[in-house]
Amino acid sequence: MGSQSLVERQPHAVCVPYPAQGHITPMLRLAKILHHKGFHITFVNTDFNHQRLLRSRGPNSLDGLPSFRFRTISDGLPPSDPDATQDIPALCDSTSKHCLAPFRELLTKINVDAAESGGPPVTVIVSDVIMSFTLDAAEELGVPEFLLWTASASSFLGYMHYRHLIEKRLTPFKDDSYFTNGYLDTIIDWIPGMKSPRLKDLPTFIRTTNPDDIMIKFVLRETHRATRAAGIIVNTFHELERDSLESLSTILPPIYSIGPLQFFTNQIQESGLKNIGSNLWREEAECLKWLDSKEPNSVVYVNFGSIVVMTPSQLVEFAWGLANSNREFLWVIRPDLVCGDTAVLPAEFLEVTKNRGLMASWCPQDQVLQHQAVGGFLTHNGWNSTVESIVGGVPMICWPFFADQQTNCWRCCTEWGIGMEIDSDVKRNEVEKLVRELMEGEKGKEMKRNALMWKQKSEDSTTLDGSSCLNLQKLIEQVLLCSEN
Ligand SMILES: O=c1ccn([C@@H]2O[C@H](COP(=O)(O)OP(=O)(O)O[C@H]3O[C@H](CO)[C@@H](O)[C@H](O)[C@H]3O)[C@@H](O)[C@H]2O)c(=O)[nH]1
Repeated sequence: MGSQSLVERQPHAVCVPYPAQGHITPMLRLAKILHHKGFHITFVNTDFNHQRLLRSRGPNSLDGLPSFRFRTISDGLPPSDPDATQDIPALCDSTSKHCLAPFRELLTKINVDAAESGGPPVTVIVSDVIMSFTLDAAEELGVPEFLLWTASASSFLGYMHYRHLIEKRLTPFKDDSYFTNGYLDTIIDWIPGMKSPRLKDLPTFIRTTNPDDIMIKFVLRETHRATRAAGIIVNTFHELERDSLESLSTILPPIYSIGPLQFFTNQIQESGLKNIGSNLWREEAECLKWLDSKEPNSVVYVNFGSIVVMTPSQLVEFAWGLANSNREFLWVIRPDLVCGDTAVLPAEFLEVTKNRGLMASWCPQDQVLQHQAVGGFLTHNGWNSTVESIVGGVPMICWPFFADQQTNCWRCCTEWGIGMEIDSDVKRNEVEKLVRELMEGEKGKEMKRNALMWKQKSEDSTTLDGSSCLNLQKLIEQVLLCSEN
């Protein structure tokens, strides 16, 4: 990927991620790619996350480069635990109600500063799909807006059909019995681009009895507004989600599948850019050294991303399942992973596993999943984790928690052949059985072969004539074309 200035007047992209880890990371990757292609970048975090990034990465870590700057806006929420994930429904509600005004002010300030200093004014906004208030500001300013969808194309399709699920009275549920009476097994065979998922395989916010549910309303609003964008960028690749992407392209503005984004970002060698990171917790790089001492494909890696919370008893079931599997494991336990308490693991578990288990609170996951010692991944199927696992060629045990994770799990298990689902009511015997199957069983071997096949396809998509590389080229041309009008 050659760095070059593409137009005489430098294009200036203002990038606005949704303020959660799984959204900031892919937006930062996209921003780096755009910068490498010649764009001036302003990256907009919330004040809350800006402070967290400074704490986890050091006080100078967000100084950026002259042409890659960080700015902040308020998320509109009252103060909360400065080191824990914010409440997602509250954040969705607040960003959609309170972020437009400060964002407008910020854009004005950026353009005034640019006029005074001779820098480039804003030419395009690149925002998360679920920060759709930015569309109003882009339209007022007269610049195009592109939206980044950070989850799978399949889950986007599921969300786009919430409207039809409501019209068909499949949601909201009539009463609480619908959560357990088999209703969630209802087959949905009318969504083009999805091979007959069950209701339980669709993004989970439909699981409510409340017709005024914040998340349902939020999804309806954001998916409807997405149709106003100049284009939609998705962190997936055509070969992986062809059917869903084709279906989405009939109901949305032009779609650009340019994933896995990290392939492009990893090729960028400029040290100034490489040093800009997005982790909200401090990475424990020692994990990689520990993995260096292990045999290829010998370690089970366990990580549930940045939002999942579990009960103390679920934590204990996972712990004993891992211990009883007799396998070596790297287990990342976020400080806020266990609800209502700090994680307490039984002393006996720690004793039994002290020579074969490493625990950390956050790790450089992208690198962990590419490490040859990692043979399997116990995951919640957040989309970044799923894609990073595909890029690493690592098969998965899937414990989806909420949102799009159930849809990603369904695809991993039923279509791509790289996952086995574990019951949400997790029990130690099942963890043990599935870990053994993953690491030494016939099914595990077949999944590993499939994972390597998808790894290869993901790499192919980013080579010069690969689908994602071509789409990226098209996107850059279209962004620049729009920006010049
Ligand atoms: O110890 C860790 C744990 C995580 N990560 C990174 O953090 C990101 C986590 O993202 P993801 O796997 O997608 O999980 P969540 O944080 O749960 O992401 C949210 O955002 C995703 C993208 O929209 C959705 O798919 C998820 O359902 C939603 O929960 C990934 O890039 C990981 O590499 C680390 O670097 N180190």
